[in-house]
Amino acid sequence: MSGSGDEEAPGRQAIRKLAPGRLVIASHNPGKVREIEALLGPYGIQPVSAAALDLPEPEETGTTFVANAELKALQAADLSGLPALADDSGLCVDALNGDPGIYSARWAGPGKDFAVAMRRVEDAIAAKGPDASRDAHFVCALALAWPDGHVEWFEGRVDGTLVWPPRGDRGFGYDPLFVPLGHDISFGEMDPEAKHAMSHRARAFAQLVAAVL
Ligand SMILES: O=c1nc[nH]c2c1ncn2[C@H]1C[C@H](O)[C@@H](COP(=O)(O)OP(=O)(O)OP(=O)(O)O)O1
Ligand SMILES: [Mg+2]
Repeated sequence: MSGSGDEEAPGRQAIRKLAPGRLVIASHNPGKVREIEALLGPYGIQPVSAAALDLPEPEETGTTFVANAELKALQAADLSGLPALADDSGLCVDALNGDPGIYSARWAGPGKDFAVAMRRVEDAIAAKGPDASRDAHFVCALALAWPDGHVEWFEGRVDGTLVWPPRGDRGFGYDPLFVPLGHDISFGEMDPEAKHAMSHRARAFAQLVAAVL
């Protein structure tokens, strides 16, 4: 899925002219920043992170992944005067009617403790009874904002099932719980390259590349 306010993408030419370091990654999550840098690597763009620029972490007041990605990207583009790429993502669990969804980071609490967040997910599924579905998917919305306020967005999704206990310590967030369809190891156990070949983030990124790079 992708969309934009306009038919044309005025950013299309501009991004090709980006000098190294001229794209802000509007995220304060080091796991995400690492993955986005790896995805951008082949395109010769050396991004600068929001943390490196000391940009504030905006309150995520949107009710959709796209809305939150847009507000993060727009704020970073506005404050930095540079194009900015934001990611809003999360884990949607069928048995929990899509929760934690856009609240995935918030379920980890102020300490951003994903051992706690994963336990919350498991407890919530268990509370639905032994026959509760363990199907889940990750969603990633990427928003690319320009200092003039133009925004383009792209979405990707990957389906899978949740395991317990958590498996593996690669990746970040809920990765140790999530086994993608057709595989038997979790994102937490996978090589980063393998995750990039199939993840929600990689799928959204592929659409961004097709539209913009
Ligand atoms: O590939 C992933 N593997 C595991 N967990 C993931 C993934 N992708 C998103 N997630 C979970 C954890 C993350 O904390 C939350 C996103 O919340 P989200 O608000 O988009 O990001 P965030 O607050 O961590 O950083 P920021 O908003 O500064 O980009 O969903
Ligand atoms: Mg966030």
